Amino acid sequence: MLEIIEGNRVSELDKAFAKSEGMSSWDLMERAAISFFNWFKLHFTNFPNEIFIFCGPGNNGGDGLAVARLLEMDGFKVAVVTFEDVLNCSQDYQINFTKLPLGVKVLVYESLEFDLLKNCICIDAIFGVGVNRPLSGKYLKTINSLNKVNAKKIAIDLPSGIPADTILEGDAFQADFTCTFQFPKLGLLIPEHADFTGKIEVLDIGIPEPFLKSFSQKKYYVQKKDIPSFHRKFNNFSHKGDFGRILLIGGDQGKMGAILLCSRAALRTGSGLVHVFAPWDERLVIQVGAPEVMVVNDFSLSDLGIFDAIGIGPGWGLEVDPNYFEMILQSFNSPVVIDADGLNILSKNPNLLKAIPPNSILTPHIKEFERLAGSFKDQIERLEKAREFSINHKVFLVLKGAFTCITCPDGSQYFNSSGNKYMATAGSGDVLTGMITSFLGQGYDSLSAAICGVFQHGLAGELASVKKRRGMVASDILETIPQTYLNLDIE
Ligand SMILES: NC(=O)C1=CN([C@@H]2O[C@H](COP(=O)(O)OP(=O)(O)OC[C@H]3O[C@@H](n4cnc5c(N)ncnc54)[C@H](OP(=O)(O)O)[C@@H]3O)[C@@H](O)[C@H]2O)[C@@H](O)CC1
Ligand SMILES: Nc1ncnc2c1ncn2[C@@H]1O[C@H](COP(=O)(O)OP(=O)(O)O)[C@@H](O)[C@H]1O
Ligand SMILES: [K+]
Repeated sequence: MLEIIEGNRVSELDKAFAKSEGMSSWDLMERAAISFFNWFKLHFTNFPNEIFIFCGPGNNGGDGLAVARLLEMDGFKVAVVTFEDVLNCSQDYQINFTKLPLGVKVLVYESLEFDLLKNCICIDAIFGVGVNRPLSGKYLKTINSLNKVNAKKIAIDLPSGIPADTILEGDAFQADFTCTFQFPKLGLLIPEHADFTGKIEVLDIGIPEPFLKSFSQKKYYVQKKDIPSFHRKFNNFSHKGDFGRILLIGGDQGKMGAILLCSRAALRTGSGLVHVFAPWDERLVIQVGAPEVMVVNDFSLSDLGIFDAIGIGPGWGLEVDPNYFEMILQSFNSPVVIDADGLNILSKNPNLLKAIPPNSILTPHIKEFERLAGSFKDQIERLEKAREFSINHKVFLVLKGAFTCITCPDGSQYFNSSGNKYMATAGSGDVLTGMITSFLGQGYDSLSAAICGVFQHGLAGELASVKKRRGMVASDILETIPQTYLNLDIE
């Protein structure tokens, strides 16, 4: 799994890695440039118009110059735009400047006519992780003009201006793609920067995972290739008991859809037996909508032990007696999943937090998390609060949204890479609750259940939205869960 390392440690990491491999910092920059070049060729083969590369004074600009050389030598039409006298630039910038082929046009920012950029490609290599203050002067002016131009825009490592680990002040480059080296910088994963990053591509430059571990900040980026290792294997003799018996608690008059979606998602995720405890008068909604589900009229708290996992909250309403909720939590000795109204009841009755079984999974979206833990000025502060919350209450927190963040009781954080905007649709969170509860019931530990649930939920959303886009609804997501097993090659 990829480590996410703080921006201000990247140059330390680069130096240590280059030294361990007996290579120079220029060699590493060349690797970065080659990985970008390969990505570019794949996406823009035979691009006929000019490619403008904007090169700042540091190593991000050095990357830009190396990319200019590689592209020109491959037959692309390339111009670089510079901002500083070469002698004021980083050492590797200077080396790459001397290596520029004659065919690369060198322009100075002052003399550039932005009209020329129309229908071209603009590559932003002005600043990367080294940006240390808001953009101003010539840089701000250039970026403001670039943001208005009708061209394809690609940022190298980070859109210039976006800080690696904090929130943007002022303006930044608005990219269609950001090609980031080795691991995504935290600044690429936060909602405040959504208008700048475009599609994020993580380009491998060959720093091995064990090496990155020595710089670990216990923040990770979960990708498709990581998922199979979190899955349990079942054998040919497995029976429905092995796939787990789960109980889902929720639903209320007018909100039965939430618990129905949740239970259907659990079945599609593979649960052997799904029981729903919902208002008895409303049972037909479940029995017609999901004939595989058993609706429970009542249960004795002492019998909860027959269930492998419990999910609580979708559509539950706020009228539930908090003491009853507390008794459920106290009577179950394994982790539970708490979502939606379950979380809202916790927010109103914080004394219940101590009754939650350790390693339970809470799945708030941003608003629900604010109700639980207070309001925050930005996502960086929210992520820090999530860490404190998980550590203090010994729970896993799934903070939902783009790049959903799973925070663990040991303070580590896992950022999810799957999913898309079309998943912002009613009931999508209920589907996730059903999936995570199902995995817990199938015998997964809490981290594996959360990671597999969140990733496959996002993947199901991606697959289902191919033909539906904005028309995708939560039922489409859950009906696509089985395809995620095929896509990931999991039996
Ligand atoms: N493993 C990897 O990740 C690899 C990383 N590599 C690449 O190196 C990049 C990092 O390079 P970097 O450290 O030289 O920093 P970079 O972003 O070029 O900026 C520093 C310069 O900008 C200046 N400056 C800053 N803010 C400013 C402002 N607002 N306005 C004006 N000036 C400002 C600052 O000057 P100063 O603060 O001294 O005035 C300094 O001159 C990284 O993102 C990646 O692209 C690859 O080559 C190899 C593998
Ligand atoms: N832009 C997005 N990118 C990726 N995933 C998203 C995006 N918007 C929403 N989602 C996912 O969709 C789900 C929405 O859950 P939630 O807000 O609880 O919806 P609801 O309450 O309608 O069920 C979450 O899992 C969230 O991560
Ligand atoms: K950049």
